[in-house]
Amino acid sequence: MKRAIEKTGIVTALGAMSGTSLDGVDAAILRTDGERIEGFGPASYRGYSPAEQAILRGALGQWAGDAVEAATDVIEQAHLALFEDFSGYDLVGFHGQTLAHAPRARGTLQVGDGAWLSQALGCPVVWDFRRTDVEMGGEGAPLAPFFHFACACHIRATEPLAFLNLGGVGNLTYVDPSRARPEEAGALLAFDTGPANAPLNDLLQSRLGLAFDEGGRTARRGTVEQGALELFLAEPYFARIPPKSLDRNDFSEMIALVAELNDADAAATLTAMCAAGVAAGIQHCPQAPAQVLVTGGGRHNPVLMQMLAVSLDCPVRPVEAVGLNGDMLEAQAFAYLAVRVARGLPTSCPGTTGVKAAIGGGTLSWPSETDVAV
Ligand SMILES: Nc1ncnc2c1ncn2[C@@H]1O[C@H](COP(=O)(O)OP(=O)(O)OP(=O)(O)O)[C@@H](O)[C@H]1O
Ligand SMILES: CC(=O)N[C@H]1[C@@H]2OC[C@@H](O2)[C@@H](O)[C@@H]1O[C@H](C)C(=O)O
Repeated sequence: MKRAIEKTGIVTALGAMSGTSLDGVDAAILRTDGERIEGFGPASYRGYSPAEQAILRGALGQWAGDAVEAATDVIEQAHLALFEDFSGYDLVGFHGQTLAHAPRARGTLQVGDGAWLSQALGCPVVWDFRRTDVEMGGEGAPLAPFFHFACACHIRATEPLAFLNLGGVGNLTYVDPSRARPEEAGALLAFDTGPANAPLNDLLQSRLGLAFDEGGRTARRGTVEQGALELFLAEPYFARIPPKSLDRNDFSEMIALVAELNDADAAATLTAMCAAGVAAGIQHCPQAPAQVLVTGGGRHNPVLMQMLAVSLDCPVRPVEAVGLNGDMLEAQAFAYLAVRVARGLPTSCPGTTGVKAAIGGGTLSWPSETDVAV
């Protein structure tokens, strides 16, 4: 088994991601040699119970201590339970849960012990994907861009395009598919665009007891408060040259900008902030993308999609338009990255995280053996 994973040929990898929305864990099978996508396999999701979610929320922004330990336990058990839905995989890519992310100061923390998971599953696990990149001077995020490059090749894209992920935080990858490899200069430019659903979710939760603005129903009834939007766009983050990344709560004070507004206007304004962050970010791309392919939960929000369509100068479509699965792209990305780590291929480069040179980050843990830091 070890030989097959570390050498050549196709690996059946199971990837899992617990994102900044804190709604649950996605897991998906991908068959790949770490470069080409050979095929997609089954996928599954396990939502967090309100009690689990409260534990995760309680640990956000913390680096150590009881709250972090409790969150770690929730993450490990949730993944183990979800992985019971799968069989026949050779390798696991385990992102875990980001609790804190401050790449220029204290580092980045994804909880969930991959060495423990490897023992529990009896299968090799790649985990702790972001730490080395941060240690080498990178942002440690976003990491999906190398997979986005493979997706662009898979769909036979010929012109530069962008993948836009709208989870709790938004992130965008500009891909030039004419380049031979993702780490080649000019192949990728990636960055977090700004807050996406996280502030909207937090607002709806605190005011209406709703987990999110389903179908954009609340925002649809509201009017965007232009003054608040302008204050938001005046944040220095938007002018900063990418690569750049955010912690989930970096823009949490934005909620204060809509505090005086009624529910519908506040929701409309937070939705518009997400779209405006993307429009500001896309100006940093080396050339205008021919299309923006949207992945993540935000693509289910028609109000947000309409705002994006109005503010961007190219077609904006969910990734399903090109045959990809927008609910599982991140899980598939960590399956893909796991195979790259096992094979010694890079997972980030100057264009994606700002790291000085292309590197592979992650730890490969084998059951009953010593960990191998890669
Ligand atoms: N039908 C819907 N209508 C409106 N919004 C939706 C809908 N479905 C999902 N969302 C939004 O998408 C969010 C989930 O997105 P996703 O699963 O991509 O997040 P994530 O993986 O946790 O985040 P990240 O990419 O930041 O790690 C929900 O919390 C909600 O805000
Ligand atoms: C530090 C961290 O976990 N960042 C996440 C978060 O969620 C979206 C955005 O912020 C992105 O930078 C990243 O996740 C995706 C999967 C990535 O690394 O590509």
